[in-house]
Amino acid sequence: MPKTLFDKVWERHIVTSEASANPATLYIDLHLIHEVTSPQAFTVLRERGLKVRRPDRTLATIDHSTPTLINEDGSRPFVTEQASKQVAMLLDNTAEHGIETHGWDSGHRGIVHVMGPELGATQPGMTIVCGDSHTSTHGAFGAIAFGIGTTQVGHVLATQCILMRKPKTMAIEVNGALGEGVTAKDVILAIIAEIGVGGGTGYALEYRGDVFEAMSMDERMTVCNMSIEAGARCGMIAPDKTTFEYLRGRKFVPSDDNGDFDAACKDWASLATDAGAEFDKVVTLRAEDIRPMVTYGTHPGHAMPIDALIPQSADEADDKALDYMQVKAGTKIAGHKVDRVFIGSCTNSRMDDLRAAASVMKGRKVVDGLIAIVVPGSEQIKKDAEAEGLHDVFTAAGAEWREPGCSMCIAMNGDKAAPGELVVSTSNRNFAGRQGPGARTVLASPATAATAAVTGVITDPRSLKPLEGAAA
Ligand SMILES: CC(C)[C@H](C(=O)O)[C@@H](O)C(=O)O
Ligand code: SF4
Repeated sequence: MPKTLFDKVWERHIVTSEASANPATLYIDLHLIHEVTSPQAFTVLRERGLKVRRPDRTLATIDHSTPTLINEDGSRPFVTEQASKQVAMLLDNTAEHGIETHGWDSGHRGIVHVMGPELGATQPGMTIVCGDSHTSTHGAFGAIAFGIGTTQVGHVLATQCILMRKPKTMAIEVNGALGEGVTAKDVILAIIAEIGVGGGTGYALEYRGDVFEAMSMDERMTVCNMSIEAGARCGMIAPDKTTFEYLRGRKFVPSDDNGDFDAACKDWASLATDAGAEFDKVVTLRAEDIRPMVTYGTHPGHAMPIDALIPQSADEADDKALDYMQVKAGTKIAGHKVDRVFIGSCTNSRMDDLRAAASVMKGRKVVDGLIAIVVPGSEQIKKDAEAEGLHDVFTAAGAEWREPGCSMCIAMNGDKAAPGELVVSTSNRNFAGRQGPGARTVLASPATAATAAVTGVITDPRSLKPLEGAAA
């Protein structure tokens, strides 16, 4: 019987099958951990006298509470005692249990969902978990990857397994070619606007079609990252040549010298959904219909084309969202004054994203009074971006170039907006207060965010006039 990508990977990991009363026991290939959701899990382990079952399949970093500035004396300005303690605890716990950790001295420290792929720890056909909802990002490689809670983090540390019921499958097909100025972020925002924030609940998504096949790995990660914002715990893309070329030579990937890599690629290629395999649901969008997108409300489903009018509210919750955002139905969001721009997060802090933002900022200036910060996803990205001179483009424009981390995506490290301020942000959640109490978030692509920084208002990136003297 023809099978889907999800089914193939799922079946490879069943330890005990699902029975009516019991979920399946699933083996986990990779457990990523960070400082926010692991301390309690380690405490429980300690209390029960348990060991980490597979330290070699566990990989840690520090990202959420880490400052993005460094003091002159080299110390880190933690926002609170608690933030600094959380980080210290992660480092202590992983040292005690022999877990590879990308801390301050690692050239790979960064947002957990940036670090895993970068090291090649994320591979096709794997099951990957992390105490973090955006673990869906790793599905871009053809892995079943999903977020778990702190209690489950403890279970996986102790057993390397998880109890789970099999979700249904949903294909999201986007065929055709994207228009000029339309990016991966716009595609995923358009999908969420279409199916809604609950549209994927109970499903594993598979993104299929011309548009995803043409995307780079950075772009595919942007798409899969936001699967959770449509309610799906995981979203996947079939591994192909683009995936294999990205992985070749990375630290955890089978060696290219002895035939192991080619053998792995052969196996990975076999994971793609078979012709004729059936999904429980199929959603189709046309690439030509997708325009640069922005959010206007307080969840990612409140998204619309940047040149459209804010839709009428469907219910009281929508009314509240528009009130919070200080916008009106039937009016344009384009033209609203912007106070801050945040370019970063596990959605959009990779090289493709930084290049897109830099190409807008190059030769232009961030408008007076607007604060723009650019936060690379990892130390490696910071290094690569600096080697390309992107940091010079940002700083010459008047934007701040920071140390890697989650930063203003969640404002846990103190990077935040003031009450009432409007932030155009490349992150994935525009919940009320997410970027600081009272702060208003508009989600957008790196190109749209950078355009807001240089124009001072929400602006369609396609409308930016070429610089004088620049080649057409
Ligand atoms: C802190 C963490 C548990 C949380 C998540 O699960 O996603 C965070 O990363 C977020 O983006 O809201
Ligand atoms: S960058 Fe944002 S979304 Fe991603 S893990 Fe950090 S806080 Fe969560």
